Amino acid sequence: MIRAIMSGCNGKMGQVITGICKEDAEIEIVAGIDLYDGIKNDYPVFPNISVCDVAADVIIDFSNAKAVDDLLVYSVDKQIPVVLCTTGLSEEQLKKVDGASKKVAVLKSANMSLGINMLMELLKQAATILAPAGFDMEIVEKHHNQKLDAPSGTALALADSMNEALGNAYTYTYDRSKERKKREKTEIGISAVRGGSIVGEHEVIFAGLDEVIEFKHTAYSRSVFAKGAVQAAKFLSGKPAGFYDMGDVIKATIA
Ligand SMILES: NC(=O)C1=CN([C@@H]2O[C@H](COP(=O)(O)OP(=O)(O)OC[C@H]3O[C@@H](n4cnc5c(N)ncnc54)[C@H](O)[C@@H]3O)[C@@H](O)[C@H]2O)C=CC1
Ligand SMILES: O=C(O)C1=N[C@H](C(=O)O)C[C@H](O)C1
Repeated sequence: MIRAIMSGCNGKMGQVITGICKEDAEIEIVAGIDLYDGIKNDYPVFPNISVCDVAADVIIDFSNAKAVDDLLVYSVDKQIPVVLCTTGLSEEQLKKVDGASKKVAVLKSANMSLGINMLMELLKQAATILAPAGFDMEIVEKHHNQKLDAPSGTALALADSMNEALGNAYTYTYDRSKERKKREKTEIGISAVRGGSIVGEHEVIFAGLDEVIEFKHTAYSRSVFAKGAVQAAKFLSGKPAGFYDMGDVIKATIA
C-alpha cells in the first residue's frame, strides 16, 4: 500500500483525490495539508507540511504557489517524492523545483489528463509543419471563476511544447490592449477567460491564409486530473531523484 500526503486536501482537487483513494486498494492518504480546516477527513490534517509528522511514500500537491517552497524543502529533507500539480509558480520557484529534483524524485505537470499530454505531442508536429508555412499560433483557455492564476499552467505548457519544437524562437503575448501594432510572426498569443464553473478548456488555433486548424481539449470533470495524479503518485513512489513528467507516467503505463 502506497502512503500519500495530500497537500491542499480540503480544496476542489484534494477532495476529488480523497474520494478516488478511498476506493483504491493500492494507495491510501495518510495525512493532509491545508490552511482550511472546515472538512472532516479520515486522515489527520496539518496547516503546514513542516509540522506533518506522518510517515509517507509520496506527496500529491494541488494547493497554492505559496505552499510550494515549504513542500520542496520537506520533500528533500524527508526524501519523499512529490507530484507537483499546483500552477502559477514563479521563475524563482521553478528554479527551486529544478534544484529539488537533483535530490529527490519530482514530477511536475500543469495538467494530469491523458488528453492534454497527448495534445502536447501532436502540437509539436503541427507547429513544426505549420509555423514555417506562415500559420499564426494562438491559445485560448477557459476556466472557472475561482481560479487564481492566469494564463493557466496548461496554456503555458502547450505554448512551451510548440515553442520547443520551433527552437524556442517565439515569445508569448498575453495582452494586446497596450500597443497599436500588428501581430509579430514570432509570437504565440495566449488569452484567458474566467467564468462560472468551467472545469478547463484549451483551444490551440493555427491560423493560416484562408485556412484554420483548431485543436481543442475540454475537461468535463476534475476526475481526469485526479486519476492522472493518483497514477503519477503510484509511478513516482520509490523512484530515484530526478525530474519526471506525465509523459513518463504514460510511457510506463503503455509499455
Ligand atoms: N496539474 C493539474 O492537472 C491541475 C492543477 N490544478 C492546480 O492545483 C491548484 C489547486 O487547485 P484547486 O483544487 O482547484 O484549488 P482550491 O482553491 O479548490 O484548493 C486549494 C486548497 O489549498 C489550500 N491552500 C491554499 N494555500 C495553502 C497553503 N499556503 N498551505 C496549505 N494549503 C493551502 C486551500 O485552503 C484549498 O483548500 C491550483 O494551482 C490549480 O491551478 C488544478 C487542477 C488540475
Ligand atoms: O485551476 C484549475 O482548475 C486548473 N488548473 C490547471 C492549469 O492551470 O492549467 C489545469 C486545469 O486546466 C485546471
